[in-house]
Amino acid sequence: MTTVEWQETRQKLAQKKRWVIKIGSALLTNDGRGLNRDGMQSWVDQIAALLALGHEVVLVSSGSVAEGMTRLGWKTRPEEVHKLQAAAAVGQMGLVQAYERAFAQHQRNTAQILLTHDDLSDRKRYLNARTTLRTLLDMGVVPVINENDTVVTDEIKFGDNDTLGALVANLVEADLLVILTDQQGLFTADPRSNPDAKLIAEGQASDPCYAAMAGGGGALGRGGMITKVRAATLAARSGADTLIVGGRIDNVITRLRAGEVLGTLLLADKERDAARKQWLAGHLQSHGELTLDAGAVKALRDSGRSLLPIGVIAAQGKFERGQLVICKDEQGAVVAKGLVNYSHKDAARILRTPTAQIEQALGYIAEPEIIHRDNLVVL
Ligand SMILES: Nc1ncnc2c1ncn2[C@@H]1O[C@H](COP(=O)(O)OP(=O)(O)O)[C@@H](O)[C@H]1O
Ligand SMILES: N[C@@H](CCC(=O)OP(=O)(O)O)C(=O)O
Repeated sequence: MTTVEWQETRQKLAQKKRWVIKIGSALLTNDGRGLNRDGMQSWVDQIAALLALGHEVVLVSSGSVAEGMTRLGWKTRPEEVHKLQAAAAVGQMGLVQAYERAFAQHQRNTAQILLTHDDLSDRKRYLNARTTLRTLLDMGVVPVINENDTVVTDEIKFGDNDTLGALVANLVEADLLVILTDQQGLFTADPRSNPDAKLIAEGQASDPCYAAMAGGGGALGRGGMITKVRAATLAARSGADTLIVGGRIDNVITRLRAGEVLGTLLLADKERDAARKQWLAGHLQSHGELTLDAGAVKALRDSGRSLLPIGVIAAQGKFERGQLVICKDEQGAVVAKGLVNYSHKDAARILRTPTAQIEQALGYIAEPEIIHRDNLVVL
């Protein structure tokens, strides 16, 4: 692409709606002297301005271990995993307090979400987390996500929230993953040890050359650049582009929104919808079948609507909430595939049921749709 084309790409990207912004330890913690509260307020002010423009933002923030170390009076990051976990538990309190205070200045509510990688590979938990996040975004609340360090050991040893940022971008089907860090972006080599290293402005996330340039991190955040480059390839699976950029650049988020060429842009190969279709259609095993009436088939095919229980006439197989089911028409032709919101037992009880009567039939309502259109691929 030419320089002008890259500039156009940046400008188009900046208009896209859903951003996941990951803020790393190296940036958040004033090199170990507690939380960088001024920095946090400035990023929050810029995020509030994004929200006012109609964007949706999910924040993935590190910093719990570093803040915990300060609160506990520890000078060096401990090696013992249980001490890291304890520091994270102490520091998470300070981290969310700081965000809550900063967003309150903009009359914005925040929500704390602690996740593990396992939560996101379990279909039911994945769907639960996704529904909660979508509900929060719809309400204009800013989710603040960190790793649930109390229950994991591998991730905290490595100190990597970049992967979590990418998994969250997959989860919410973000358009853009912005990784704010202590360097201006990805350089041809680690600039700490190679002063001649050059900043990479842009490339394709799938290009293997970038992993070869990226090294490990500093003393606080420890994933380094390699986890950021890998995060870009993970984010690309659901069609999200990734920007790795210096969080200390003045008004960095506002300037990215204006389309300014800052940091390193690693583009996804596929558009979001194509990536989602490929993922749903190819990678998941089906656990059952739903038979749809002609009206439901038409609503899915012609209007891209969600599948409501009223249009489902039969359910077969043993499936749980979050598993993949195949939707067929009354003649047995496959119409769609999707992640179902109700188990086979509950689905059987709400066949042909109007949405308003689901609660009466089941005693609860998970979602008004049996399959939400975002989790559905028409074939
Ligand atoms: N090719 C590279 N380009 C830029 N930074 C690199 C590169 N290789 C290694 N790094 C290192 O990665 C560090 C950022 O990673 P890390 O300390 O994990 O930050 P964070 O806490 O923001 O995730 C930088 O300070 C830098 O020294
Ligand atoms: N979850 C922990 C460790 C995560 C971490 O430091 O990640 P990163 O900023 O990617 O290097 C924390 O909040 O301190």
